[in-house]
Amino acid sequence: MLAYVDRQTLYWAALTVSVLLLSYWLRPGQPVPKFPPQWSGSGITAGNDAANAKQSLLCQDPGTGQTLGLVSAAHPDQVRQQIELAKTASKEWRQSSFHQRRLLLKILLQHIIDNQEAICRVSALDSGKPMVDAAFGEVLVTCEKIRWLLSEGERWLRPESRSTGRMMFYKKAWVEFHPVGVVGAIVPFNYPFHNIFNPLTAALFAGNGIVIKVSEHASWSSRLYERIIHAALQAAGAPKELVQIVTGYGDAGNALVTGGVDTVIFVGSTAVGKKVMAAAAETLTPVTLELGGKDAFIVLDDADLNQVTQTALRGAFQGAGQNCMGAERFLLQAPIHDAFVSRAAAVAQKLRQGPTASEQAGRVMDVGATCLPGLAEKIASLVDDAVAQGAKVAAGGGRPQTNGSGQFFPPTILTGITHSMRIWREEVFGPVMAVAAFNTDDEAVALANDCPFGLGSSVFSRNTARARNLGSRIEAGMTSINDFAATYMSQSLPFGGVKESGFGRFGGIEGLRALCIPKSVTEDRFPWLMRTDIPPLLQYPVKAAAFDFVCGLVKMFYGLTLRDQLQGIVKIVRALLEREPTS
Ligand SMILES: NC(=O)c1ccc[n+]([C@@H]2O[C@H](COP(=O)([O-])OP(=O)(O)OC[C@H]3O[C@@H](n4cnc5c(N)ncnc54)[C@H](O)[C@@H]3O)[C@@H](O)[C@H]2O)c1
Repeated sequence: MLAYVDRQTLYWAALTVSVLLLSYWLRPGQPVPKFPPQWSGSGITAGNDAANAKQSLLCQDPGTGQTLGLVSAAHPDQVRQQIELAKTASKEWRQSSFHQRRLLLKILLQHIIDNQEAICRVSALDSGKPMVDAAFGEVLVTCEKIRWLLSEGERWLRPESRSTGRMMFYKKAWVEFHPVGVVGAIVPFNYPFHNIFNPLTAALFAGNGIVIKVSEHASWSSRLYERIIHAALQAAGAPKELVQIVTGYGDAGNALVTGGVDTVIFVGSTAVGKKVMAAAAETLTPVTLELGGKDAFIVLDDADLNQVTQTALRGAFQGAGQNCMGAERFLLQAPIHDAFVSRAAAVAQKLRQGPTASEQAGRVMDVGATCLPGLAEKIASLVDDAVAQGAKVAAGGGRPQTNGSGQFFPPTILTGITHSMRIWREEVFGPVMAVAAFNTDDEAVALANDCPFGLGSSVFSRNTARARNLGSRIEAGMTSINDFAATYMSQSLPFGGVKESGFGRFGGIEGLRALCIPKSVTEDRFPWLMRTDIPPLLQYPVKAAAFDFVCGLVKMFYGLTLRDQLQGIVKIVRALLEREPTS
């Protein structure tokens, strides 16, 4: 009977909680202003604005080689003008309330949700990725970032109370987070939508303006995204000039670094990151560098292979492997190595790869094109080098393939990867799963850390404590236990790397605050009772006993024993009683 009652109680408790949760989720939200889709005609078009430009960029679909349009390539002078426009607008925006900033983000979020398909289609055309990869890597993560900013952003930007020093016990102390002014973001080609909206949403929420230099290899879509942003700014009553998108080459990126922005976020290769840092040194502009990666994906012998295999395949092949946080080194414990490889290879051989330009193909394709010209050949040379040194091809391999004029490298699995191969050290940024075997946990850690990069990492084991212990020894900015890149879906977490993967953090509380000037403030806690006055002994001209008085203060406040502290008090009293020698 008791058991029956308990079950009943549990049932009703669960039902009540479910109804409460459901009503919370379904509560009517405040309607936000909407604006119409920012493209015209039956086909979705994005950029074609180079008619009057001195220099232009030819935009092509990497899956077919088809021309998408021409966009202007900004001259450095133009970039400097754009920075000035953003600067002027940011002076107004820094005064905005959190309410207005939230409204802007809600308008953007609503538009993104309503127009997911168009956003993904344009990204698929510009970067050659399948629609599902765009939905994951472009839209889903952006929505999560906006949701986090809406729910927690204000909390982390409000003044934060801090402890006062021992001697300052009668004071209050806090940190205020003021906008830096204008953020300069330089971003790569791999996720044309998210790479714009990621720095943009945080920068605007922190009260800044932003100038974003997009990649010359994914510029076409930026024109559509720019129209969306400007329409949202207008709908939220914010100045349109607050956000400036720059299309152009490296010289435009350099002009952004040196042109007077207040901080730079650079997302791209390690080689260009070094140039950005050198250029920023000239003007002492702070930089955050989010650079390359070569993440270790460690699978221990007690891991659940049913779970791991599909996760590993997505880690290697999502976005045709063109992910900063891309699993590039798969370390398998010897007893499960062969079973994992045969399962992964069986799936990899069935993957469909091709152009994603047509609506139908975009939805069914598993792996798309490589976006960067020449990237497929570079991947082939890394694979060739590995095979020449003894690696075995378990799936894919072969030559870069062209479909029309598209650029593809087949999803590939290599086993027997060793330290001497180029593929062990160099970032592939392509659809290659490079597998190595290990015996002990210590060996796995040594292999994972034998790498110039340190961005993300994953450890899989049914024994969570074992996985956590191993994960904590990996030299990387992020570790997902029993998952891949899950840290990125928790937007409260900082994003960034160590070693050649860069420094500084973008994203999360740390990244949001990095877009601010943390200003320290103190004031008297009880101004009606106690204010700082310079004691008479220390007033200019100082008295002979001043030094003993300060020594006494040091002993009294910081002495580690009661004896020391009492001695400090005695010293203070003596100093106060000491008579000034008459001259
Ligand atoms: N850590 C991360 O968050 C992250 C995210 C995505 C990609 N990446 C990395 O990006 C790389 C691939 O992207 P890519 O090939 O577009 O990178 P890239 O370094 O070639 O280019 C990135 C951006 O820098 C600009 N640029 C080029 N020369 C410049 C200069 N001298 N001064 C200023 N800007 C300049 C480019 O025009 C582009 O917009 C990979 O290494 C990948 O790991 C890192």
